[in-house]
Amino acid sequence: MFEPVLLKNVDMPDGHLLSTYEAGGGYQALQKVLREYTPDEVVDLIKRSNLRGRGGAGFPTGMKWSFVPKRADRPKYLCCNADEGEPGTFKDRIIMERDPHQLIEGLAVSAYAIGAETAYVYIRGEYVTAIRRLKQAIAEAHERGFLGTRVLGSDFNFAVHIHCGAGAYICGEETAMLESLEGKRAQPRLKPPFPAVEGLYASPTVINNVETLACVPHIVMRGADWFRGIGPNKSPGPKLYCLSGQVRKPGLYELPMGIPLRELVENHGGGPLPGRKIKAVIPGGVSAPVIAASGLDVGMDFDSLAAVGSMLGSAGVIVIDDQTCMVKVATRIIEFFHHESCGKCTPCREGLNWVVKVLRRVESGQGEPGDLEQLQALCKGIFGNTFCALGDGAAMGLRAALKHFEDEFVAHIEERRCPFH
Ligand SMILES: NC(=O)c1ccc[n+]([C@@H]2O[C@H](COP(=O)([O-])OP(=O)(O)OC[C@H]3O[C@@H](n4cnc5c(N)ncnc54)[C@H](O)[C@@H]3O)[C@@H](O)[C@H]2O)c1
Ligand SMILES: Cc1cc2nc3c(=O)[nH]c(=O)nc-3n(C[C@H](O)[C@H](O)[C@H](O)COP(=O)(O)O)c2cc1C
Ligand code: SF4
Repeated sequence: MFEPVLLKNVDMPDGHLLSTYEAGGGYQALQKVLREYTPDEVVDLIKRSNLRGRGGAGFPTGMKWSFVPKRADRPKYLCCNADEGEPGTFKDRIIMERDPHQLIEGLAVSAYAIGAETAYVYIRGEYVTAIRRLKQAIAEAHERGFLGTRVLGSDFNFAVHIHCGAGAYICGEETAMLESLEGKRAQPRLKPPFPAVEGLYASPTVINNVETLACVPHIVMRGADWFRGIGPNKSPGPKLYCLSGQVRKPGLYELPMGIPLRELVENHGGGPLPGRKIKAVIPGGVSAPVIAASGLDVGMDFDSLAAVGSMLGSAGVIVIDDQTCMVKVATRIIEFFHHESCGKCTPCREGLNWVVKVLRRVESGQGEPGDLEQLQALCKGIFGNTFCALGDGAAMGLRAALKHFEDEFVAHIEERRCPFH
């Protein structure tokens, strides 16, 4: 039986209070690093743990931190990506609502490691309860000396500011987020330079996801070997999986990284609804290519999912059953990306506009011979040609739907109607 670490406090009625967090050993990691570790030693510890970013791309966290220049001529910043815009994803919200001090301690330890005195939490505006609880937790932590000048009597000064987003998916893309924090329209910046070298106000800035930062205090307290020992060595640790869709027990599950997708959906999630069969699963939020039911014996980690042409992404696991039309699913997803496209680059802005038109035609039974070839050609024009990963995610997802469920697209065109109606 796997013992939850990240979710250990979330079912407690007062899990969000400092008293609960401290009673469970909270803020000991911060005390430990301030007492026993140099900043470089914390970076080294995180490197040795093989922690990889939980925002979706799985970039090694310790390596990202080590790219922050040592020069002292500019301030360094830490940004927490709490935008959580990916449909099917709700893990960061639960941490912030139910155990906000876990994130604040993660922020403090991470800021100490990279030499930052200021952190911004960029949180989506719809997360009203999470925003309220985080603000309350910051005030409590300040009062107890975990935040502020000379944290716990050390030379480390640290402040956390909350910045609420206004509902645009692109604000979760890290460089668009920096633009938004600077008060500009959120459109992605060219990378490189990566934010770790040149980020907020052109200063070195580490951007990490909420869950990534929440892992940090546990690694400090339990060690890099403990973390590396959970799941695959190259992609280890406890992992939050957001299970939704047509499954008996949807919810947030903390399990080892690398758990087979079938075990997650059938054992933990209770399998399909009565009388139904699972047809497909999207394993990592709608940016991740869909997997057909025959492919469920894959490990839920960055490398295993990449090897089968999908991705772990935000670990938003969406279950789709045999009564659902895949053309409808693909159309709704592409409509979302089209709506959220920031418009900066032509292949995404114009390409997705055309894809939506063709998909809506096919879905409504007005499709024409040649439409599937046109969709493939549009995906080719988008994939690899866009400024940020939004366009790639849309094209990859549609390609996977066309590959695994071509028969459903063909049936819509040939029968001139949706066979599911
Ligand atoms: N969690 C959500 O709600 C959500 C929403 C949409 C998309 N996503 C995920 O976002 C992912 C794509 O994110 P991305 O475009 O930021 O990916 P990316 O690969 O460009 O970057 C990932 C991280 O690694 C850093 N990085 C990469 N190479 C680096 C280098 N050479 N030096 C320094 N830092 C480096 C980046 O700065 C970034 O912080 C997708 O996989 C998708 O799953 C998540
Ligand atoms: C369109 C788009 C939206 C994104 N939205 C989020 C988001 O809401 N939350 C998040 O953590 N990462 C999001 N990302 C990924 C971030 O750009 C970045 O990789 C991440 O915050 C880095 O943190 P990590 O290394 O801890 O994963 C998004 C990426 C893209 C391309
Ligand atoms: S790919 Fe889309 S969202 Fe990303 S920069 Fe281009 S237009 Fe904007």
